Amino acid sequence: MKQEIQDLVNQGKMLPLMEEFYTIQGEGFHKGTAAYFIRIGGCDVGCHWCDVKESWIADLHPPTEIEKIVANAKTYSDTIVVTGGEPLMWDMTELTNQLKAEGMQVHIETSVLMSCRGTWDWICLSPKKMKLPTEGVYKKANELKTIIYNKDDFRFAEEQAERVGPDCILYMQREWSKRDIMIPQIVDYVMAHPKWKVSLQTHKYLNIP
Ligand SMILES: C[S@@+](CC[C@H](N)C(=O)[O-])C[C@H]1O[C@@H](n2cnc3c(N)ncnc32)[C@H](O)[C@@H]1O
Ligand SMILES: Nc1nc2[nH]cc(C(=O)O)c2c(=O)[nH]1
Ligand code: SF4
Ligand SMILES: [Mg+2]
Repeated sequence: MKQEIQDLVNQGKMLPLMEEFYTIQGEGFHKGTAAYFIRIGGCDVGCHWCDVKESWIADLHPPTEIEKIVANAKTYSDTIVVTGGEPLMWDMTELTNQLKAEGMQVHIETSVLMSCRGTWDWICLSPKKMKLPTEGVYKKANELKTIIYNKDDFRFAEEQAERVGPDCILYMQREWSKRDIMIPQIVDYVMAHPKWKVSLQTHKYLNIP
């Protein structure tokens, strides 16, 4: 990549755009709501069951001007979900400022939350054991979406739930490939611990992106 383009990406004036699509939010609190998804490339967390491994290498996705992303998004929806990859690998200030200036509701799907560069109306935090969010950021999450792949993930979910704020909504989402084994366990767990809710990736059952 040319140095001047790399500089613009580092400043968040361009972002490696993997794909954009208008669909129904399938997960968590806003499931069932039409939203325009902006998927930014690049992730170094390395979940072995990741849905979108094609997103991991940022260089495979074209650096794209923020103005172009925003102009396109606003023709589809006033609810935007920024996802990835791990969107907070990048400075999201410019993207979220421009989306907010257009009056849009801006949501994020993130595993790290980091210093949270950007302005968000809704933050979905999905922490991963391999790369935990830093302690200070948990309180910013509006929802905590834990992924349940095996029994130890119930313990991890409870540990993560102790770090978020009192109003944060708690979800358990079965890892897709383990759905037949883990859904019955999650159902039993949530009935025994009703502070949790179930999240199911409904888009996969609806056969939509
Ligand atoms: C692809 S990730 C992108 C955003 C960010 N990297 C993250 O992990 O939160 C979007 C959401 O999908 C979840 N996810 C990814 N692969 C999954 C799978 N195989 N089964 C269930 N949920 C999955 C993640 O935990 C996250 O909540
Ligand atoms: N419909 C739909 N809902 C989603 N919620 C979170 C997604 C993601 O990949 O971040 C996702 C996705 O890929 N599609
Ligand atoms: S953090 Fe998110 S994008 Fe990165 S590997 Fe894990 S699920 Fe995939
Ligand atoms: Mg997805």
